[in-house]
Amino acid sequence: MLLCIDCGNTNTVFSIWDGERFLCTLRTATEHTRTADQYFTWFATLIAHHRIEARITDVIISSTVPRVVFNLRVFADRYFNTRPIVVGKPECLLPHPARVDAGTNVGPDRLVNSAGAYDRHGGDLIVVDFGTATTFDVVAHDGAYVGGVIAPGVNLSLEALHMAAAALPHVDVTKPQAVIGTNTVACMQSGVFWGYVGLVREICARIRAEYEAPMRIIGTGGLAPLFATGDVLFDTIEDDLTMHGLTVIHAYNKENGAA
Ligand SMILES: Nc1ncnc2c1ncn2[C@@H]1O[C@H](COP(=O)(O)OP(=O)(O)OP(=O)(O)O)[C@@H](O)[C@H]1O
Ligand SMILES: CC(C)(CO)[C@@H](O)C(=O)NCCC(=O)O
Ligand SMILES: [K+]
Repeated sequence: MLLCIDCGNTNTVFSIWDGERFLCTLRTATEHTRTADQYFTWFATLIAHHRIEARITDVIISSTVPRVVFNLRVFADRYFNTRPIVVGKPECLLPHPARVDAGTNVGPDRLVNSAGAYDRHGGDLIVVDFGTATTFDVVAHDGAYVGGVIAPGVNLSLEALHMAAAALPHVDVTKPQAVIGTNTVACMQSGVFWGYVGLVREICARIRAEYEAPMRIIGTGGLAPLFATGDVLFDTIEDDLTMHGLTVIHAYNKENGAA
């Protein structure tokens, strides 16, 4: 079984792939001080709770936070006796290498999303991922990541308002009843929700205008379904796109002898 680890700036997600389906998905806050032993204690407890018989033979990691990779490597080695594949490292092959400016280190999550989306949908795609940042990944006809857009994340924007303005509370994102807010929280929710609807529409429209072929838009990340209700037009929403991309990259490395 393959353990897929997607480490973002806010959350780290573990998912077990048995070759046909994901047996479970576990989420924890990203914390670079967490040790291999701490990961295992947490992992083993939840696996037992869900009554899953996990026989992990392989591990693949995508991490947007370089500092956590060391302890995750130790975790894979110590508890599963395996050397993990780490996306973005030279020894990890990509089915379709990125075409970007020399010296650019594309976020591994974006490479993984691109691989996962291409595997399911073919090329000419925009992948919109609502994580810590809201990212737009352009996947070319041949499956290569060829660029995109990075915007501040939804929760980050709300947090920034709260941090910078003494009278603004911490609020969670939700779809407001109306555009005109009649209290502080409603005003903030409206600004962020409709602001993001506009941001996503505008950026996708401009990418489409700049690109040479018709494109489909795939939404992913925890907040994609919420924005789909604000008439942002995704062709599809897939909450497991990053995890799927990890299985695709793992299989490619196995087939090509790199793992
Ligand atoms: N099913 C859900 N419904 C509503 N909100 C959700 C759901 N799943 C996740 N979220 C919230 O959506 C936000 C985005 O989640 P997501 O996992 O896509 O990114 P993240 O973990 O915040 O960012 P990163 O991957 O960069 O660490 C998070 O704040 C999370 O709490
Ligand atoms: C943009 C984030 C933070 C989104 O998770 C991540 O993909 C990242 O750190 N990227 C590095 C820069 C880039 O992708 O061009
Ligand atoms: K993510």
